[in-house]
Amino acid sequence: MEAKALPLSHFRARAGSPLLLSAEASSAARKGSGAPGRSRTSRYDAGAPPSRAGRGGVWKRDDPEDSPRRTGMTGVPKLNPKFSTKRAGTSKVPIINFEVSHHRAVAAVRLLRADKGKAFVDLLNEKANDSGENEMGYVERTLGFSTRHLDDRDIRLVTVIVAGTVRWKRYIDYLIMSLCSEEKVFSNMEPLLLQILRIGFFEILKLNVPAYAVVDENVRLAKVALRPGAGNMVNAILRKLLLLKETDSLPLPNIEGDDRAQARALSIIYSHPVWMVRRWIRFLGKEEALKLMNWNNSDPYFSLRVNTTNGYTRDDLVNRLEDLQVHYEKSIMDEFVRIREGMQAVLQAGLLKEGMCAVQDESAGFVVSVVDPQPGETIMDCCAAPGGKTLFMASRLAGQGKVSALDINKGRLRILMEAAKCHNLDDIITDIHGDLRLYAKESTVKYDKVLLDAPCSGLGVLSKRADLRWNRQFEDLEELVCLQDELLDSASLLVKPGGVLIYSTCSIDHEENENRVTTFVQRHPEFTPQGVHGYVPAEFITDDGFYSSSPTKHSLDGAFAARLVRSMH
Ligand SMILES: C[S@@+](CC[C@H](N)C(=O)[O-])C[C@H]1O[C@@H](n2cnc3c(N)ncnc32)[C@H](O)[C@@H]1O
Repeated sequence: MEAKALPLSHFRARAGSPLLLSAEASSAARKGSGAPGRSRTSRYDAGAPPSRAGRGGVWKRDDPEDSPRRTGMTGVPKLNPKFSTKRAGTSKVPIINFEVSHHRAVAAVRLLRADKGKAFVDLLNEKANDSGENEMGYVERTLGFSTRHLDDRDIRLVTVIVAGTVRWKRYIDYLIMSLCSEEKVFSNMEPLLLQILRIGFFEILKLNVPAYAVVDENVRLAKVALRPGAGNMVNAILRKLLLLKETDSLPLPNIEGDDRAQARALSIIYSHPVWMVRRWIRFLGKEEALKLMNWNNSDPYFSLRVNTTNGYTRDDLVNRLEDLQVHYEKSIMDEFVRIREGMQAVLQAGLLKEGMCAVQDESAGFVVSVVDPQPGETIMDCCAAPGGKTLFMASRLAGQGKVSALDINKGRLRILMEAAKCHNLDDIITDIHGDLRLYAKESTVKYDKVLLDAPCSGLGVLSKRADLRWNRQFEDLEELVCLQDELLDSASLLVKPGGVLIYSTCSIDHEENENRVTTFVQRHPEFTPQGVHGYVPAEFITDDGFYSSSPTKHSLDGAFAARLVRSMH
């Protein structure tokens, strides 16, 4: 099918469009553990009392069980010397607590970090990306003890609990607040205690973990990591929750009142920021907005793209997945397979490190289809890092042509070049570190194709980026739109006469997508939008001829791309 140019009338400014614009229980029931409210011995090492995140580190003995003892916690260097952080003489000795639920302890610390905006909660595997030691060091510094070495199952549970708890944070906090005797008990709650409660709530409400295990383990964690009184509080609140759940009388806000009040209620029930709920109801309609929030709250699929440059085929990848007993679905895109579970196994087996495949959503793959790299072409990838699209574009050049990968972030650019090496594409890709706005002014080189995969709100990828919904403010959109305009203007300087500028985002918001293209062609009449017909399947083409993937319509991440052809003169 031939790509067709769209008339300018397709790009009317939307005046008035206001931007302003099951898991298992981690540990089997401990025999004879007694009522969860009565903790077993609180165990910690006398030399390293547990730190109490958020309590200023005051160690209070407010319970006979507080007396330090060594039972249950040992220095066992041979178990996992990697995590030894306490120095005894010249050798490091780990302070490992065998009593608490390991994955819950790590999850609680990761949630604390996520709350401070310090860590992505969707890190797939701390071991696979070699940051496990750092994380365990952080766990020990925060809790005052280390957990035993986490096995793959533990890591999977950490991932599930952290991602789920972050997603459902607003709903869970609403319930916790409702179950506290007074509002100030909730607002003054120490951060670690709040994370432990959130974990317990998530497990009870969303996972099929036996109730006794949830209560027992979270109470113990609070007692050991904080103090016995904290454990008692966790016990009381979790038991209230269980009772309400059993009697089907969980508190829920009423969806009533004006638009704002209804959006506020929905924002609790679906656990999203109010501004997102309002915006989506306004622009997508209520039904679609609710579907989108359900999608964002579900466990995401991950897609793997086979690296054909290294000589692999999708069948090779499929065979490896079958060996690993990872369930997969073949994707509508030839090079891709989709998996819901088993990413851990894929990472552990080294499929990414050996360059067999890359993690990439098809929605991003279709952006590369819109670029349509042809052997012999020169391509500038303006915001390239960490390089998902760079690599795919380079592989499509079949050894002939060049991709320049520019990014302002040096660290991410380094990751891109490491991946390029691994995929045998480093002789095709050249990295350029810099700010596109400065680089484009200076550069005399022009390219056949220029991809601007712009920094954006990421509103299309909220199911994978569980933390993103809480880190984005409405005001960010306004700033992003200005940046997107500036970057588009700069990218346009790098396009040859007759060449193509491709603008893409992983957002589903028209302000970041259609409206940026509309205003761009008004500022740059030398560019004409060209429909993406023939580049992507018809179901992904909007009435205006843009590429758009929708989580609710296509069960993929949300993404957008437009082709803009530069005139010959
Ligand atoms: C959406 S991400 C790109 C993702 C990438 N295309 C991929 O597929 O993996 C946007 C990138 O833009 C980069 N960026 C932001 N401002 C920039 C600027 N002024 N100049 C160059 N790169 C910039 C960020 O560092 C970030 O890596």
